[in-house]
Amino acid sequence: MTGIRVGQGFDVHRFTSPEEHRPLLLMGCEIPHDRGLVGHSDADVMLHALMDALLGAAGLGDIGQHFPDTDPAFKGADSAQLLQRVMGDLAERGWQVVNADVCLIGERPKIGPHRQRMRDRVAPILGVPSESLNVKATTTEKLGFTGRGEGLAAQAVVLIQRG
Ligand SMILES: Nc1ccn([C@@H]2O[C@H](COP(=O)(O)O)[C@@H](O)[C@H]2O)c(=O)n1
Ligand SMILES: C[C@@]1(CO)OP(=O)(O)OP(=O)(O)OC[C@H]1O
Repeated sequence: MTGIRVGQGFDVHRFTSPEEHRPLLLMGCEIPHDRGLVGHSDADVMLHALMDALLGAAGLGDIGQHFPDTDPAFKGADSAQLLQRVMGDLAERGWQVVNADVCLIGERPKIGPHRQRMRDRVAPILGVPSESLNVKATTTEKLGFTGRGEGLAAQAVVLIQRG
């Protein structure tokens, strides 16, 4: 079957306590920050939203189905490697990414200085030029759990095509 499909993803991870010293990974890049994110995997909230968008577009469920957080195999998992596996699943079915748009939701860290590095890291995994992977961020004007700095959220939208 030929065609184009759209998918969306959303994820949330809580910040570690300041004592925990876990690295903060966003879009496969280590981002200097005083806290990391809590997760069974490396807790890369932006890549998790992106994977869910890809799986959703292809009608393949969600990341919890593919990489259960009860499975010790995924403890500390590198989300960039999980993304490679998701891309393999899509490629097997003939899907290619057209473009993707990923939004970080939180007050800090500011992504401005890291935006291009994030695009350059993830675009090759998606098989697109970095211009086809947009990375953006918004605060929630200090409202809610992201506004209080308790964690980060991310949203992603992707378009895929085949045939
Ligand atoms: N974590 C963040 C949040 C925001 N930005 C940049 O700031 C701009 C303004 O954010 P508002 O929530 O006030 O609209 C936003 O468009 C981003 O460019 C950021 O870099 N990192
Ligand atoms: C990728 C996984 C693997 O345990 O990562 P987690 O860090 O548990 O993150 P979450 O977004 O809660 O669920 C997705 C999981 O499948």
